Amino acid sequence: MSEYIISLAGLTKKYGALTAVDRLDLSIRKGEVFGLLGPNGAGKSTTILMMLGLTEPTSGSVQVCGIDATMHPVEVKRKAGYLPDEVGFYEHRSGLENLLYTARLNRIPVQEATERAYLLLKRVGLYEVAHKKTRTYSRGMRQRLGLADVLIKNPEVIILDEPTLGIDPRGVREFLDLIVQLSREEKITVLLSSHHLHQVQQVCDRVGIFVGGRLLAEGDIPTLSEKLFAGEPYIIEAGVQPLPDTARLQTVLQDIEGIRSIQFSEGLFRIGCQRDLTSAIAGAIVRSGLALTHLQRKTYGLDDIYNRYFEGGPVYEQTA
Ligand SMILES: Nc1ncnc2c1ncn2[C@@H]1O[C@H](COP(=O)(O)OP(=O)(O)OP(=O)(O)O)[C@@H](O)[C@H]1O
Repeated sequence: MSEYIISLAGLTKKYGALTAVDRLDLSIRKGEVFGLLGPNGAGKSTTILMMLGLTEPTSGSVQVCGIDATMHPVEVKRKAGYLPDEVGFYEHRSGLENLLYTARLNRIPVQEATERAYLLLKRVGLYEVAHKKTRTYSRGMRQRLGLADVLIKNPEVIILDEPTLGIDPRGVREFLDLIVQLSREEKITVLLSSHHLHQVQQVCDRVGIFVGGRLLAEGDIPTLSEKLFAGEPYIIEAGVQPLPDTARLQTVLQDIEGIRSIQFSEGLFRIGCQRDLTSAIAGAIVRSGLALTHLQRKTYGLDDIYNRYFEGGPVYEQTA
């Protein structure tokens, strides 16, 4: 099998005149935690449904674990676990009973299923409530049980669609940590769809940015940042007193080569540079008789990448 566990080629889905997914090419490596990041309506869920063989592509191909998901959805479902944003359980049954039920559907022998169910309940922190009915579980507990439910059949890939919606911040952190731990320890490939960039940034090895049915960029965060901010990879934040206007600061900094933009917001100047000009900027400001009250070099994060793609324009105003 190729090093890729998920391969999408020219994948397209149209609903009438609407193209929900547009000629998507994407490959995900075994063991990777991949984040599919995009706003509502970007086409993430439609892509996931096609990966699971739950909806047919209009054109293109989708392979999961070397299996054509459109032609062989049942085989794919054996190898790929899917956690939707809202998991349904038998409410009058306990967490353990729900897991055992799923195990039975997947033809796992009772003894093996019971051992694995207890192990997984421990892993997801639900061992103490294993015998409580799931209708008493909180939203965070349900998502963790959902994860155990997906894992009971020993999948090679797990696909999580907005799994942290409605969970409190601490629960989110725990849930994400758990995903990373499981992926590392059990060598499971994880595809996480989300519109929460901070969450994606915390846990994913690589990210694909999805907008309007198209994958606009993919890579790890430094690669994306380099691609996107190649001309202006550094931002120096400076606090200056007494506060000059932007034109005055431009004059102060005019002899420094490599400054691409200057923007003022929330009491600070943000100076976009081709290279690290922190000391040159500090020197010029002080020599001009102004006082420097704050100086910090900022590196781009996923927020900046996300904003730039979603806003469709530069994050910082160009002066040139
Ligand atoms: N069954 C359907 N029939 C018609 N249009 C659909 C159908 N399913 C999705 N769409 C449309 O396709 C586009 C992509 O939707 P999709 O649910 O894949 O996006 P998403 O990125 O997962 O967003 P969300 O997080 O809101 O689910 C949207 O414009 C949506 O309205």
